[in-house]
Amino acid sequence: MTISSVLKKRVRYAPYLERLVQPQELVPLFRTGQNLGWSGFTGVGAPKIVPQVLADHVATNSLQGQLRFNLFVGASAGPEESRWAELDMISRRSPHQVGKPISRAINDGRIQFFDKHLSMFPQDLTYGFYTRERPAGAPILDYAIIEATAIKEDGSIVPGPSVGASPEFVAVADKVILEVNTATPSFEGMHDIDMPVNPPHRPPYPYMSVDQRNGLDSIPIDPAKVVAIVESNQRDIVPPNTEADDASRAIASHLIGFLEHEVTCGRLPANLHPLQSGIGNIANAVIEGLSSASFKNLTVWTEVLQDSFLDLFENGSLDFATATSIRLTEPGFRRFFDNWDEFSKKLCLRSQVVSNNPELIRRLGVIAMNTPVEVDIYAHANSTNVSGSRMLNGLGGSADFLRNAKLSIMHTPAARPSKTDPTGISTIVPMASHVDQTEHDLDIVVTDQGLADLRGLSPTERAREIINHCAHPDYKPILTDYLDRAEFYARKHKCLHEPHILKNAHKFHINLAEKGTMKVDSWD
Ligand SMILES: CC(=O)SCCNC(=O)CCNC(=O)[C@H](O)C(C)(C)COP(=O)(O)OP(=O)(O)OC[C@H]1O[C@@H](n2cnc3c(N)ncnc32)[C@H](O)[C@@H]1OP(=O)(O)O
Repeated sequence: MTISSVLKKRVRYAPYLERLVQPQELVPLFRTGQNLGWSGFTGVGAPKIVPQVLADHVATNSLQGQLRFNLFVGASAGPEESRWAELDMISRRSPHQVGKPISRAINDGRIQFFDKHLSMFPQDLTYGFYTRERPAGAPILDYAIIEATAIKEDGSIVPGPSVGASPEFVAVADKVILEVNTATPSFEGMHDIDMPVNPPHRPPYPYMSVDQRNGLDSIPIDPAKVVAIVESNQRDIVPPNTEADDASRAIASHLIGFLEHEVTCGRLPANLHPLQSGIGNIANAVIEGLSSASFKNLTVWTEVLQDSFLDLFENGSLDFATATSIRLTEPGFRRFFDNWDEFSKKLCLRSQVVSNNPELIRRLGVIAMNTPVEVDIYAHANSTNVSGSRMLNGLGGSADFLRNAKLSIMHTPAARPSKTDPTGISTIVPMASHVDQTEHDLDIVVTDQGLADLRGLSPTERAREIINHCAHPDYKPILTDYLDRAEFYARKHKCLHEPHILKNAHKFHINLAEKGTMKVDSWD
């Protein structure tokens, strides 16, 4: 087989080149029921060629439902996993996914999905927690399919724009298939990778600042595990970000005002603390807002970097950023590669067990900002399940950060658009229909209406603060009415700490399901 000159240059461990195959040759290796680990995190750095060839094989031979895998990815993969979901090729999936076809398959009951903190998922996999039905000594993963952008002289793997759970997958896979991506530049030098060490001998991660490096610049592997390499000529495809709208700009403005106030009061330094920001248009707008605020020498300790961070790099307000994935749109990646020398000095990609590590998040005093589905009046938040049942993407790293950050912030519009109610669906509800972040975790809730500072407040004080500052004006009287009634009831029953009337607590959700609006007109 002819080997392209660029591939020869990228693969510096010659024996792998002898294992170069056409991806179609790999199809017979795959059998239904196998456990697979894919590289990738938030849609970048995932394998593309081998998954596509397998999907084509299933589609061409009408094997839908007959070749199904337990699929593990650090977070979400690219469009290939949606195609696998459409072709009924996934029987079990964890810990985070994005895409309508895959969430539809989960909610139709075709995929058994389990949702786990991203900091914990890779280690629990290595403990054998997810393969308990296998005989002792059997491999945890049958295959890891890992995208690389270069291979070093010792056969170790240089990942691309994400590290995710690849170190753990490589460590516990029986066999590894490498996709060497020659369409994207090599990311060599950008990673700082910690390999898994399980208790009781796990040493502490030593990081005391966002730019500290103590790991490896590639993923070590026993070359004997590598059964094949294929060349990949496909770049990551990240859909364009939604433009910031008035609501997200208002949220950003409330939040920036709050951070400035904290600096004035001496509870934050002038350059804040390392920032974590989730994904989505609100997160993007907040970061965009920061780029026009007066903060300088900012740092970032997060899991995903989006396009908006490039502005912060460019205008000089961001000194250093670390994450496990850099998820850029096509123009974002172009901008990034065009300024490689400048940006790459200010960036480091780590394993997800490190980027999302609770101990480090707490040690560094991270400021965490994520978007929920809904928040209740006592500050329990739902990040995952619409009306308590319909899975969206999964918890991701939201709770890794929100439980451990110095400042735990949830930002959301006060109401989300709905076809059946002109105001939309209230994101502030009496009782969350599913809880991912608890009242013990959140410090700040901010919507386009305003900001609720919950630090040191009792539940009933929190409820007034959230309703008064965050609820949409159309929902404020209804929420206040609920709280007044709950307090009246609780006073009588001597349970005034966190008053609820259980028969009414989910009335917003029930009303939405039955009448298409959360505007409850009667509590009876
Ligand atoms: C990899 C990482 O972990 S990144 C770090 C942070 N990670 C996380 O926070 C993970 C969990 N969070 C998330 O997945 C997102 O932030 C979300 C989905 C909660 C919110 O993101 P947004 O962009 O604001 O979501 P959006 O407004 O598009 O809502 C998503 C869907 O839920 C529906 N929805 C959201 N809230 C509600 C609600 N309260 N009631 C009914 N439907 C709702 C929306 O209508 C939309 O439906 P659709 O899929 O049919 O279009």
